[in-house]
Amino acid sequence: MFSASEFMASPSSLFSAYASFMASMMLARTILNDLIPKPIRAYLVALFRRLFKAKTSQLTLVIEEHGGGLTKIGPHTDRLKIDKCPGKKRISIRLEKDERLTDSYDGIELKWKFVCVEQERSNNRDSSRTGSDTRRFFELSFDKRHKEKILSSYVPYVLDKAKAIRKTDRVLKMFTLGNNGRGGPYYGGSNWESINLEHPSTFETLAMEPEQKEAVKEDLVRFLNRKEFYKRVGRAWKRGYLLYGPPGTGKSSLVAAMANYLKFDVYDLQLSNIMSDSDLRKLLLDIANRSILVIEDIDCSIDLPDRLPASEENGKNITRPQLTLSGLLNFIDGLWSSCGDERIIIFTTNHVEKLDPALLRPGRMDMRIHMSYCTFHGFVLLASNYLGISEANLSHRYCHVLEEIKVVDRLPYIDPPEHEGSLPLKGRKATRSNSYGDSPGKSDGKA
Ligand SMILES: Nc1ncnc2c1ncn2[C@@H]1O[C@H](COP(=O)(O)OP(=O)(O)OP(=O)(O)O)[C@@H](O)[C@H]1O
Repeated sequence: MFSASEFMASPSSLFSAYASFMASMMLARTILNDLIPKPIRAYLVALFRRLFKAKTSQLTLVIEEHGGGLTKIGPHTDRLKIDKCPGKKRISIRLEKDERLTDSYDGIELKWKFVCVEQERSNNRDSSRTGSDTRRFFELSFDKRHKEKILSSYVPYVLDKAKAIRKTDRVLKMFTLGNNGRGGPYYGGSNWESINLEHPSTFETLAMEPEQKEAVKEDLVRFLNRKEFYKRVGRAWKRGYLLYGPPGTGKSSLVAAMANYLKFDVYDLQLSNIMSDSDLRKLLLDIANRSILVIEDIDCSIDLPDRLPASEENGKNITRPQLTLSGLLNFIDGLWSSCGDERIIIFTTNHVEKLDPALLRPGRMDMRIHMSYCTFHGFVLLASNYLGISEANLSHRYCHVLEEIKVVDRLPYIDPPEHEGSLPLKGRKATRSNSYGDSPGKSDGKA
């Protein structure tokens, strides 16, 4: 018979057994790592996991993260991430890594988990970019029995909600041509540069006839809601506006108000910097959907056909490509106009009479908006915005002034001395220019 002490190994023999076991494991691991390529190893690991995973009644959806904040915070959520990007109106609240949240939809319990996984960056084209990327996604788990309902109604509901949040949080951008086009001619390539568009103009602050304002807003909303209509009638989903009127009457302010109203980015294009139709095409193809393209002072840049005359080079008469009116029109309503959706094109001009009739043809400019000098309604709104005077008060205190305004088309330059800031009377620029040429007495203000 063996005694118990014979079975009891000494600590030194236990330690040497452990050391040799670890050494052989490490050797085996090194051999495996050397012999089996990484993708096959990953596949084998995934296969083992799948084989030995406990059968579950839960289904898990993986939803990639594309921004958007939380609309709900569950009672069991312990850690939340809060940040506020510059320019954004609200703070955004997000789940922290591996945090969970429970939601309920029509009596179905849904569990959300926010997962962050470090992934090795594999960029064959740019070997200098090594390191790792973090993949962020949500896992949504629920009972498999409710798969149809969750996929057909809960998920679309959540995605719509996320879209709406992104829309309200969106910081608008204003794009202009980069160095290539700024301060000099633009020679190909696309280099739109953007800055945050923080223009405060809105339809509420804009002095315009109320009916005119409503008509523009309604037109914009109708345009946005008519995707199917445009498709049905075979037209590109775009709309053209022509804003015309004297300088300083609010054309740019209206563009900003439209952008703020629709939450569309603005692309500001100076045609005088574009040298050829093909350059224009490249730039316009690079414009995102749901955006406003503004071509300001179109009357100044519309002498298009002879922009760049034929030139002599090495004794040969070379005709260079040009920016032509027909090229421009082609982008407005020709074949190229169909590249992109939900686009708004706005031309502004101080001299509508100088524009080529081809540009004004019905269908090209869907709506023409005349921005003219201040009317009674405009004045009331500006007085209220700038001076905080209500309409009732205004009528009472400035009755006599309003009487004059009702009948005077152009106003002289007025600066209210006792109030902070100046009151931007429409037509100020125009009347100011009178002081350079015409004498005030000669101003064409008429009763
Ligand atoms: N209708 C208006 N409502 C509110 N503010 C206005 C209006 N018109 C002019 N302003 C004020 O006057 C300033 C000049 O207006 P804006 O630049 O929009 O005019 P514009 O018609 O685009 O001028 P230009 O033709 O010279 O480009 C703006 O800062 C704005 O505050």
